[in-house]
Amino acid sequence: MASSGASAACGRLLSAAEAAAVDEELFESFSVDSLMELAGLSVAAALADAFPLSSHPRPLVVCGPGNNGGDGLVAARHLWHFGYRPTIIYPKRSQKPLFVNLAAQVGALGIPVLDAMPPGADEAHHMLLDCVFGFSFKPGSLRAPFDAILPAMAASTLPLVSVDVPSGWDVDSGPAGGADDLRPAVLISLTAPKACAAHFDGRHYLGGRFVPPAILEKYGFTQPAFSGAEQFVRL
Ligand SMILES: NC(=O)C1=CN([C@@H]2O[C@H](COP(=O)(O)OP(=O)(O)OC[C@H]3O[C@@H](n4cnc5c(N)ncnc54)[C@H](O)[C@@H]3O)[C@@H](O)[C@H]2O)[C@H](O)CC1
Ligand SMILES: [K+]
Repeated sequence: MASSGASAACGRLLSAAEAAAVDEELFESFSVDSLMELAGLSVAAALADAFPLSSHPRPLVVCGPGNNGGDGLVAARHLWHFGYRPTIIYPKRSQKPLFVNLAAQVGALGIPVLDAMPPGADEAHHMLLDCVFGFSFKPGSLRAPFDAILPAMAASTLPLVSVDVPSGWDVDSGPAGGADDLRPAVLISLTAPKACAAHFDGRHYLGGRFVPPAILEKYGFTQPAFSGAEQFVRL
């Protein structure tokens, strides 16, 4: 099903404000650590479905300064345990204990953590995992170093997998329409697809299998049935 079907599969798409409200409500009874762990696990599992280990063992995971970046650190750790050999770019490291711990965990696995896109990145890797910005991205001028990193990602020939929101897209209205817009081949929406997913027509997954029915009901969206113990579902 193309992403035009995402709203049908999930009831509707969420605005940036609604996504933040759902998140806030989840955090009343879940810790950010536990939701990020499940979100990151679902990202790793969906990426492994889209790009099998046998053909795509080396992901380049680009992490931003917020929780979308945290999802990337968690996903990279799970991918390593699945057998992938990721490299992480994490230029703006949060000093919050959760993020310091996540960085230590990937470091302990020997996963390289870099500050910038390495030269020859396209030849040395099999796909880009975009965990730069999620639903809290504020459109307008990009602040350094992401003003250089996002155009480099847009120029990359590697297949692009975006987590929750293609970075740099307006969460509500989609891509700006310029040459630097990211054009992901795969989108892994978390909890519910955001409104900008209406502009995406690639391979779409939903992860984030942790939303209590009362929250689905309150915000008027659904999650399609997950199969067995799967952490993601194709939209
Ligand atoms: N509900 C769930 O399923 C879960 C979602 N998770 C992930 O969390 C992100 C949202 O995280 P948040 O920390 O609120 O924000 P972001 O990561 O989107 O980014 C905020 C970060 O970006 C900076 N920023 C904003 N605009 C700009 C700009 N124009 N230029 C430069 N920098 C900018 C801002 O200052 C912040 O530092 C959600 O999408 C999911 O991926 C959680 O993991 C929990 C479960
Ligand atoms: K993203």
